[in-house]
Amino acid sequence: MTAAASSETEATDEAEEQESAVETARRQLERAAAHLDVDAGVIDRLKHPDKVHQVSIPLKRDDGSLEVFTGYRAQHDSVRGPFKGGLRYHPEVSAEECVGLSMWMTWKCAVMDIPFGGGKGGVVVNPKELSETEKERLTRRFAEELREFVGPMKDIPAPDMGTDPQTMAWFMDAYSMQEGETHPGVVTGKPPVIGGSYGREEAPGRSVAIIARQAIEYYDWDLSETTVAVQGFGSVGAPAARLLDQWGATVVAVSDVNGAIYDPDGLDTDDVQDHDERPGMVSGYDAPQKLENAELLELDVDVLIPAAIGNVLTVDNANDVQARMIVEGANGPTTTAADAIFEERGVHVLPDILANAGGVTVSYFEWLQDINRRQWSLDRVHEELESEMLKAWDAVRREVDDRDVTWRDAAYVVALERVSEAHEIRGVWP
Ligand SMILES: NC(=O)C1=CN([C@@H]2O[C@H](COP(=O)(O)OP(=O)(O)OC[C@H]3O[C@@H](n4cnc5c(N)ncnc54)[C@H](OP(=O)(O)O)[C@@H]3O)[C@@H](O)[C@H]2O)C=CC1
Ligand SMILES: O=C(O)CCC(=O)C(=O)O
Repeated sequence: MTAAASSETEATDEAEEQESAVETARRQLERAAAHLDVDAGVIDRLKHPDKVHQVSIPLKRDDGSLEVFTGYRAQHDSVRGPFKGGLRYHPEVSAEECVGLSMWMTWKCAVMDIPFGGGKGGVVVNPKELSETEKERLTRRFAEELREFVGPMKDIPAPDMGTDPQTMAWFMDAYSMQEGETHPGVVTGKPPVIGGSYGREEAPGRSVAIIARQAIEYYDWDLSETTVAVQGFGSVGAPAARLLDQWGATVVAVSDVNGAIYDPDGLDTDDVQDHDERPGMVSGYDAPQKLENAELLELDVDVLIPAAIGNVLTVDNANDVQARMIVEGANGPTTTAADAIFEERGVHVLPDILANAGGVTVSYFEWLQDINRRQWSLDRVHEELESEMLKAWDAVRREVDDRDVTWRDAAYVVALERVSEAHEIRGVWP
C-alpha cells in the first residue's frame, strides 16, 4: 500500500460510516490532482457545484390528499458542454448526494471525451409507493419547477434509479408543452418513438460488461472460466449480467432489494425477471440457494459487480470481499477506506466513471440523433458504443501502465486533465 493510501485508511476509518457521495468524490479528486500540475484554484472550484436547485413538488394523491415532495438538481460543471446526468427517485435522495453524483458525471463525460458537463437530480420519494398516475403528476410538476434550469443546450436529464423511459417521456412532454414546441433533446433515455435512442436502456450494463471483458483480457484471465456476482438486477445490473453470461462467463449470483439468488453452476440470467419486468422478483426466483445482499458481496467469485446503490463496499466488509476484480456498475459503491483496502490487497477496482459510462455515451448519441432528427439503428449504436468504450479504455489503461496507479486514479487523471485544461483555456470572467 502506498503511504498516501495507508494514511487515507486511518484518516477515513472513523468517518467511514458517514462518508457522503460528495466527500468520496472530493477525496477522489484530491488523489488525482496529486498526479497533475493543475491550478489549485481550479481544483478548489471543482470541489464545489456550480449551482444546486431545490424545488417543492406538491402532489395530489389519488385519494385527494395533498403531499409535498422535495426535488433537487445539482449542476457541477459545464466547462465542456451542457450539464448532463440522471434523475433519481429514491427516499434517500439529498442535496449532498446529488452534488456528489453530479461531480462523478463531470468526470464520466470527460473520460468518455463527450461534450457534456456534470449534473444530477432527483426527488425524495419511494416510487414503489406511488401509482402510475401519481408518478406522472409528480414528474410533470418536477419538470415545470425545473424548466428554467434545464434545456437541450443547458442541462439534459436522463434516467437513474427509480426512473425510466416513461418518466423521461412525461418530463419531455411537460417541458415541451410549456415551451410551446417539441424539444426531444431536453432529456435522453426516452422511448425511441419520441426521439429516444435504441440501445440506451441497456447501455450502462453493456459498458460494464465491455470494461469487465477488457480488464479480464488485460490480466490474462479466461472469460469462460470467470465467475461473476451482480448486486442489483435493474437497468445496469441485468444487461451486464446477461451479456457476460452470453459471452461465456458464469454468473453465479444476482440480487434485488430483497436478497440474492445463488447457483454455483451458473444462473440462466435471461430467465430471471429484471427490475423493469417485475421489481423485487429476483429473490422469488427458484434457485438452489438464497442469500442476503451482504453475503453476495463476499462470495468467492472472480468478478463482483455492485450495480444497485452507493456505499455498499466499506471498511466493514472490504477485507471479506473475495472477488479479485470489482467492476462498478453503481455510482459510488466503494468508500474511500474500502478503496484503500482493495489497493493494499491487490483487488482491481474498475471505477464507475469508466465502467458504467455507456449510459451517458448513448445519451450523447441520442442527443445527436435528436438534433439531426435522424434515428440510428441498434447495430450502429452498439458499434459506436463499443468503439467509444475501447477509446476510453485505452486512454485509462495507458495511465495505469505509465504511472503505475489504480484504475480509479488513472480514470480521474484522464478526466481531470481534460476538464482542467478547458477551465484554464476558457479562463475566469471578469
Ligand atoms: N440507469 C442508468 O442509466 C444508470 C444508472 N447508474 C447507476 O446504477 C445504479 C443502479 O441504477 P439502475 O440500474 O438504473 O436502477 P434500477 O432502479 O433500474 O435497478 C436497481 C436495482 O437494484 C436493486 N436495489 C435497490 N435497492 C437495493 C439495495 N438497497 N440493495 C440491493 N439491491 C437494491 C433493485 O431491486 P428491486 O427491483 O427490488 O427494486 C434493482 O434490482 C445506481 O447507482 C445508478 O446511479 C449508472 C449509470 C447509468
Ligand atoms: O445518460 C445520462 O445522461 C446520465 C446517466 C447517469 O445518470 C449516470 O451515468 O450516472
